[in-house]
Amino acid sequence: TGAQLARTARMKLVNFSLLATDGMARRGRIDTPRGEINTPAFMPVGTAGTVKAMYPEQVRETGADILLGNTYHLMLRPGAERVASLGGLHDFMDWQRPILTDSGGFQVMSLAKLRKLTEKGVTFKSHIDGSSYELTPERSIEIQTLLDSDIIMQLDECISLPAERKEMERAMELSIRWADRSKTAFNNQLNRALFGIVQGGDDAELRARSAAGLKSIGFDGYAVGGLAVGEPQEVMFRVLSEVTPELPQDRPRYLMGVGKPDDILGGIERGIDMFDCVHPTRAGRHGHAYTRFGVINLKNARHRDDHRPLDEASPNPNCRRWSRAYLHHLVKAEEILGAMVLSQINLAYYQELTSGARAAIEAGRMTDFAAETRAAWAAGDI
Ligand SMILES: CNc1nc2cc3nc[nH]c(=O)c3cc2[nH]1
Repeated sequence: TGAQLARTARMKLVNFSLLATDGMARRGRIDTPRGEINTPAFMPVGTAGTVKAMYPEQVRETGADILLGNTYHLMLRPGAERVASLGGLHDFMDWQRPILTDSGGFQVMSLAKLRKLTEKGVTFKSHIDGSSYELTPERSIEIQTLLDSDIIMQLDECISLPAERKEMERAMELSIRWADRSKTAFNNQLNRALFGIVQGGDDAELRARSAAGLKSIGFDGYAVGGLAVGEPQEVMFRVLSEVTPELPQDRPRYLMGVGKPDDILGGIERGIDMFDCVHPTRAGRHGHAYTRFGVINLKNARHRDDHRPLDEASPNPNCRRWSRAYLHHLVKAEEILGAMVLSQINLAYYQELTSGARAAIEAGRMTDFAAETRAAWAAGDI
């Protein structure tokens, strides 16, 4: 089997191939034991072992190669050991393609109660039932391995922006020490990948030190963390332009928590390969539909008598099947079907955007693709 071959040949079963570039934009592919991931890739978020309001096969039908699971939520409920005893996260939720799990640190800082961060790790109380937990680099690697995740993340400390330079430096240096402990705990597993996470706030020198520190430890991929934490888009783009050139060309780059369609297009133009964000599914549950022409707020009464479909030229049948009036009705009535349909429509649009970018990079026409995409968003008429 592949695993036997890997053991004898000590061959890593997760590999990134850079297939084409166009400026800083990259078209690649990550091969994993559970299938390939075409990049640039958007990863739907399946926080607690489900992409909300979607069957797993529907998520696949939107074009997703990989989805994201949250360690924080799954360790609290149902518990990592319980998921492992039930065969791992893929069998638990019946998604047999790649899964990336985050390390839990970001959610601890944003969701948990009574958090205490030390050199060792972070202790906290569950936001669900108040029970106590400790998350260390070692325990996070153990949890993500118990979940049988295909791509796992180091434990890091992400601070929000703006921040004092001293604070950005402290968190960045702690994250490098935790990166080293994560790598040791990972113990060179061949059947999954371990990504490091670059920190350093909006300071170019700190970002460069973080990238250099992670490169010297050596990872299967490099995430850019510490962004999409309240900074303006131009700050995020400046940091990306400064830090992606510092990262290895032959490894995937993953921008965590990003974003809206224009954030993703700008991230691809600045050398990012992977994205994840709750936005398309969360916005769908709140009545916002993403289309080629931008976002439509279907709560708005102006749609009440509009018999037009959302987008009659869309490749997605759900954009052609119902009137805007009907979608408006579902949203106003808070019908479950509204959340289902808009989640599917938004995820499908995010996949149209990333698959369009992949084709454009292959054809050397990324500049045109970006211009055409932005022009359609600006044209508006929605
Ligand atoms: C929604 N924005 C956002 N989600 C994030 C998740 C993260 N996880 C680990 N480390 C991060 O720096 C990090 C940053 C993030 N920004």
